[in-house]
Amino acid sequence: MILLFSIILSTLLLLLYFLRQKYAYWKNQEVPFPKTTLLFGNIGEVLFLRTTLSEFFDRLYRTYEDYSYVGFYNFLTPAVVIRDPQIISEVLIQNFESFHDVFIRTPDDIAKINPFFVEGDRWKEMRKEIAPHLSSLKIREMRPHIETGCRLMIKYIENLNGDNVDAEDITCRFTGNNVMACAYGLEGRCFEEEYPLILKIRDDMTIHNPTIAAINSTIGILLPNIANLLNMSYLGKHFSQQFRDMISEAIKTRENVYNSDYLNFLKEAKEKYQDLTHFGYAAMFYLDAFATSALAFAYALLELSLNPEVQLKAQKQIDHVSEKYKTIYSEEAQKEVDYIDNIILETIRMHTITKFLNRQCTKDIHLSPPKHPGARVLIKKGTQVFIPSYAIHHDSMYYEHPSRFNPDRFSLEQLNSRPKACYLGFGDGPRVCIGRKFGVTQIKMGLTAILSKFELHLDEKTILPVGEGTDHLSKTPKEKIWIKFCPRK
Ligand code: HEM
Repeated sequence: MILLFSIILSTLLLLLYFLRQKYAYWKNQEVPFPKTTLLFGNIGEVLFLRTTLSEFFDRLYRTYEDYSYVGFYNFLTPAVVIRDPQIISEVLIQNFESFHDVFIRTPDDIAKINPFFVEGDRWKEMRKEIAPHLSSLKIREMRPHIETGCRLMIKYIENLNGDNVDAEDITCRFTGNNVMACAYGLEGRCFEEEYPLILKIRDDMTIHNPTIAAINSTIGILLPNIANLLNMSYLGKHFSQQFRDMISEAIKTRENVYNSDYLNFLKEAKEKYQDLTHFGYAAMFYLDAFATSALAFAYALLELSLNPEVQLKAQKQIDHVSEKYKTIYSEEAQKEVDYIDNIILETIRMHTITKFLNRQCTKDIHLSPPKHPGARVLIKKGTQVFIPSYAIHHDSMYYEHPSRFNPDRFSLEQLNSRPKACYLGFGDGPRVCIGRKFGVTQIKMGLTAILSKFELHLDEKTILPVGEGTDHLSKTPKEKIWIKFCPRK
C-alpha cells in the first residue's frame, strides 16, 4: 500500500516538475504570459469556443501594452504573439530564413495545393510558378473582363429599382464573375442567374453548422497535425466533383489553342504535373480571390453608406476623372481615382479580413528583448508565431480614433508617419499576399462603377454595429448589411 502510494506521489511530483519546466519557458526569458491552466496551457477558452482566437490575441495585446511580446502556451508548447512593429518586421522580412513557414493546414487534397498552406522548398517553387500569372502585366489583360463584370453589376443594381439588397450578395456575384472570367475563361452568369454555379460551389463547400465550423477551424489553426490526422477540413467539405468537372471542361476548350491567360497556365500545369496540381492552382484563385475581395468590397459599401462625406469626396474625384477620360475603367482613369485606394486600405484596416498572420519558427533565433533594456529572446524552432493584425490596426498609438473611418490616414503624408508594419491587411515580406494587385484592382473598379452611378444608403434593416462572425481567421459580418442604391441626381 505504502509502495503504491509512493509510486503515485512520485509520478505526480514528476509530472508537476515536468509541467513547471514546460511552463517556465517564457518566464525564464522575462516574456509576460497569462496564467496557465494544467495541460491546456492558455488555450482552454479558445478550445471550448468561449472566445475566438482573434479576441484572445486582442486581449493579450491590450493587457500587456508595455511589452513587445506576449507568450502563451498552446497545451504545453510555447507560442508567441508579437506586438512591436519593429519585431514584426524582423520576423516577416529581415529574419525570414527563420520564419519561412506557416502552420495553418487543411487536409483537403486540392485546397492544400496553395502557397497559403505550403512550407519549405515546395512553397518557394509554387510561389515562383504562380506569381508571374498575377503580375501587373497579367492584371492588365484581365481588366476588360472586370469591366464587363462592372457593367453587368450596374445593370443588375439598376433593375433592383431602389430595393435594398444584401451587400455581400452583390459583391460575391461580382468577384465570382471575375474569378470565372479571369481565372477559368468562363462566363460566370453571376448577374444573369439567380443561383450561379460559383455560388453553388461555395455553398457545397461551406460548413453550415457554426459550431462544427468553429471546432474545425480551432483545431486546424492550433493543432494542425491533429486536424490532418483526423482529416478535419478547416474549409468545410472537400472541393466538389462539380468544381473539378468545371475546370477540366474549361481546360478542354484550350486543346491546341494558345492563350496567355490563367486558364492556359492551368492547362500547362495539368500537362506538367499530371496530378491534382492544376486543380490546386485553380482552387487557389477561387479560395483566395473570391471571398476575401467580396468581404472587403461589402465592408467598403457599409462604410461608404455610413460616411456620406467620404462618399461625396470619392464621387467628386470620379466625376472629374470620368469627364477627363470619358471612361472610368481605363488604366489611366483608374490610376487617377486614387482616393478609392485609400478607401480600400482604410476598409481593410478597420475590417481586417485576415485577422492575424501566422508563421512557424524554422530555425532557433534570438530576437530583440521583450522590453528595453533587456536580454534578447530565444525563439525555438517549431514555435508558433502569431501576428495580431486586427489588434494593431485598432491601436490608437498608430491610428488615432481607430473606430473612425478615415481614408485620409492613407494619404502619403500620414502613411509615412507610421512604422510600415502597422499595416498588415495583406501581410508583409516574401509571403505577402500574392493576389493583392488583382484583389485591389477588382474592388477598385467595382467601387468606382457603383459610386459613379449611385448614392449609397444603409437600409434601416441593418443592425448596427454590425457584429462579427465566429470564424477565427477571417472577419465576417454576423448579420447581413442591407444597402439601398439610389441613382445619383
Ligand atoms: C482584398 C483581398 C485580399 C486580402 C485582404 C488578402 C489578404 C491576405 C493576407 C493577409 C495574406 C497573408 C500574408 C502573410 O502571411 O504575410 C494573404 C496571403 C495570400 N493571398 Fe491574399 N488577400 C486578398 C486577395 C487575394 C487574391 C485576389 C489572391 C489570388 C488571386 C490571393 C492569394 C493569396 C495567397 C496565395 C496567399 C498566400 C501567400 C504565401 O503564403 O506565399 N489573395 N492574403
